[in-house]
Amino acid sequence: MPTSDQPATEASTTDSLVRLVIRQPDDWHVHLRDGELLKAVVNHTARQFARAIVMPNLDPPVTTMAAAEAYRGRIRSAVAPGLAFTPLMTAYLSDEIDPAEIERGFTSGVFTAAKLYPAHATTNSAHGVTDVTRIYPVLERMQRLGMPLLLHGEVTDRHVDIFDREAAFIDRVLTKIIAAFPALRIVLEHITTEEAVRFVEAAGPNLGATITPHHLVINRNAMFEGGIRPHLYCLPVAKRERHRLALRHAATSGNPKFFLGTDSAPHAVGEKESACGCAGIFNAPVALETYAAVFEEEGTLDRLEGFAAEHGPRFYGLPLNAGRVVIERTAWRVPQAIVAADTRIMPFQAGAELAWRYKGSLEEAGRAEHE
Ligand SMILES: NC(=O)N[C@@H](CC(=O)O)C(=O)O
Ligand SMILES: [Zn+2]
Ligand SMILES: [Zn+2]
Repeated sequence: MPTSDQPATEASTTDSLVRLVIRQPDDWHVHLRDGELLKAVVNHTARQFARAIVMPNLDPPVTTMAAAEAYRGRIRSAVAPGLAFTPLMTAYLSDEIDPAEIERGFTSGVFTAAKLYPAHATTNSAHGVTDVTRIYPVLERMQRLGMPLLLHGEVTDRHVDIFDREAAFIDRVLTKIIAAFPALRIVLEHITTEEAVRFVEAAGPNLGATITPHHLVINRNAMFEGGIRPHLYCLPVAKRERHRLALRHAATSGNPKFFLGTDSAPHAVGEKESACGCAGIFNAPVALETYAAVFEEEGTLDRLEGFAAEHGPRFYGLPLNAGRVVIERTAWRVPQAIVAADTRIMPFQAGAELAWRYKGSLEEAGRAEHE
């Protein structure tokens, strides 16, 4: 029986392993939405993760400290009683953003980081940044404060092929930001390419990257298997197999620059199954289960804890979580849809049978066993 003062991971890759106990993870990139959708999705994240970096791409976007505080309040009230969950708020950078507001938000503990969406790159990014040099005064201030910059790393140039937009962003924008602000802490979010992996590996310690569960599992063929699969469409779009393999290698390598960020991005089924379907994959209900399967397949279950619970907080300079959670080898079937109020949302891997199941905190899992 593991206790919390034993080494946290009692994982091995033998067939006999039935139960994985790891430090409670955090999600360093999630969309919790607002209103009814927030209520429908937030507990899928809050039951697995102690903290989460909450994306600010609401409509209208979260650009002020007051808006972030109000949103944080709505998130907290939607979290089920008994779940200890800390939303870490982010500021949405726009051409007009006031550096003083970002600084106030960060020093008062409301903003943990700020997010750069190139204008029109993805969902609710219309108010994003049109040219990164326009926000140099903010980046200057963030560098001085030690406030992390989070990037949706895709160029929006329509002449660049959609599958090349991340690599082009690295060449054209990221290198420029790093050269201008060498001490700025930067997270390249939801990386999807071998180029991103190589770039992050080669860069200094101020650059990290998050990796989603879905980009570890699907390549671009999955979007077209037997017909168009709108629920597997997200941005950055999944790439060729060699990129997926590079991501799996990076995530499971033990390199502290890579850490967990689900990019769980729910949209109502009707918004996905449409002539112009929204980008985003809702993976919160199967997040840890999916990562655990990947780490097992790669023979690296002993590194899951680092990726899921240690590299992220260390990059952000935050304490590690004290609690432990249990993931068990128990086959279960993912529901076809999550239904809440009037909204249906389809989870990643809907209808599939998964090998691992998240069982809750060590205490909860122990209680359930004795009932
Ligand atoms: N990942 C996505 O495909 N969509 C995200 C936006 C984002 O993270 O780019 C969303 O908010 O729906
Ligand atoms: Zn994004
Ligand atoms: Zn996202």
